[in-house]
Amino acid sequence: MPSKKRRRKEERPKIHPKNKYSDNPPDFALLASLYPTFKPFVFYTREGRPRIDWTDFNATRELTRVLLLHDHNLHWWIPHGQLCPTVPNRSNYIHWIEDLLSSHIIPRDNTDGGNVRGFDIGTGANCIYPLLGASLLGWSFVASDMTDVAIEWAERNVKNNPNISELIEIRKVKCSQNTLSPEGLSGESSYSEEREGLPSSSLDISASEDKSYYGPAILVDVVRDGETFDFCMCNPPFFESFEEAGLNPKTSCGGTYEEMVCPGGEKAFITRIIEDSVVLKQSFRWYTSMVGRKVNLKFLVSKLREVGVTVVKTTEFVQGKTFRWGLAWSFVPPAKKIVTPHVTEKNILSFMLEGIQRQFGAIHVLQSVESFFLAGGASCKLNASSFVVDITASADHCNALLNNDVKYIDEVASCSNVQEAPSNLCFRILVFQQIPGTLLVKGSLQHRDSALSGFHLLFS
Ligand SMILES: C[S@@+](CC[C@H](N)C(=O)[O-])C[C@H]1O[C@@H](n2cnc3c(N)ncnc32)[C@H](O)[C@@H]1O
Repeated sequence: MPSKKRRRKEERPKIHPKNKYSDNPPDFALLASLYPTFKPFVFYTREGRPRIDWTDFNATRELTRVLLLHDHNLHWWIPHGQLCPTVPNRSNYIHWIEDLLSSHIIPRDNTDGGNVRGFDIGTGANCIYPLLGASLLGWSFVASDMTDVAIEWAERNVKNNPNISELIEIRKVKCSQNTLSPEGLSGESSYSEEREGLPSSSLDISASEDKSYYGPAILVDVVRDGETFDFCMCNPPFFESFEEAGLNPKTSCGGTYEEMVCPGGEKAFITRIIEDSVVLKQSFRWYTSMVGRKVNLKFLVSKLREVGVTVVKTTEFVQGKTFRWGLAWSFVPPAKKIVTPHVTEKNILSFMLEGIQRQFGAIHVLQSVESFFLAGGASCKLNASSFVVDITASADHCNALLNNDVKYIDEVASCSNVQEAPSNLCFRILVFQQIPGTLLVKGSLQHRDSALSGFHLLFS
């Protein structure tokens, strides 16, 4: 029998079900036969399996190029050393956003006829997210970056795909005199080969002492007055130093200093996005970012609670042996909606409540349940320590509640030891807080001879 740990690992979703590669991983042999430029990078194991050398930048870049061409009809290139994206992994993030936008957690905005507009923070030379989002789903994008090389190549990659070029605007983030580039200069720095071999700069040292972000603007001062977006996304510079960035010698996906490193690392970068979101509030329906470390995810989720967002969502992306997390939040008031109701002829029923504002926890819902039933004349016993309320309701009480004909009946409210008539309906409601904003409400009939249909009607 597999161990618990192994089972948990096996259960982890590796790839989003909508991802083009979820059932059909890239076929290197087929691609090599179709694309002569890819062929030299493919070799075969003793068992005859086609492989590429993941430590060879040219091989990974050519794989990305042919996958984008073959599967997405996209023409794409990046100069040597720039961060080379893996297409299946990047597609997962796009599909997660697609899920967020189509979920009912926050109300949909139909003002733009269903057109979806996103903002890609730090699009890189590869411009991968706008290219995928536009070609797969017809989304439009503003894609920002701060380096000249990223802007130049992102623009080229957009221009070389005229069928979607109208959908993507590349926007350069201005670097003021007092925002620091990794060189401590004005931020106009572009990648220099020399820097790659350097030990961490003095800025890295100061960054590890002071974890706050002090780079160029991210959203505030980049988003224009009156602009609105359905979402923003970001694959942030994850690391605080170049050494930290180069920890995985088994792959060569490139990545320049500016792409991989920022003062304070991802924690500081995403904290700034959160701070910007507090200013921009509902200019975005969803704010999202990738997070590279679970410890940072926890910190960022608690930061989000502090600033009073209405919804927080997280997900896990498994990329080979690497784990990344997706973090999403919103300031849009949630649509309170009951999902996954299980209304069957059972004496235990449950449903989930999603999108509850963070200040309302299980106890508040429990108190509302109590008030609701008290108002209908039923008797209630609330146990705050076990998050349970026991309810006894007569047929009249049930009718009053179902017909919305409720009034507060003080004598019943104050009486917790009502003698139960045989026809009374006795049931227990439990409320569990699973993650902030999501509650599981469970109702169970306490006596089998109680009226099952009344219970179903009241509970559902
Ligand atoms: C890890 S790379 C991600 C590139 C691409 N989105 C991807 O997923 O492959 C991070 C990018 O953020 C850019 N960047 C850093 N600070 C930025 C800022 N304040 N505004 C916009 N882009 C920034 C870097 O230049 C770099 O291109």
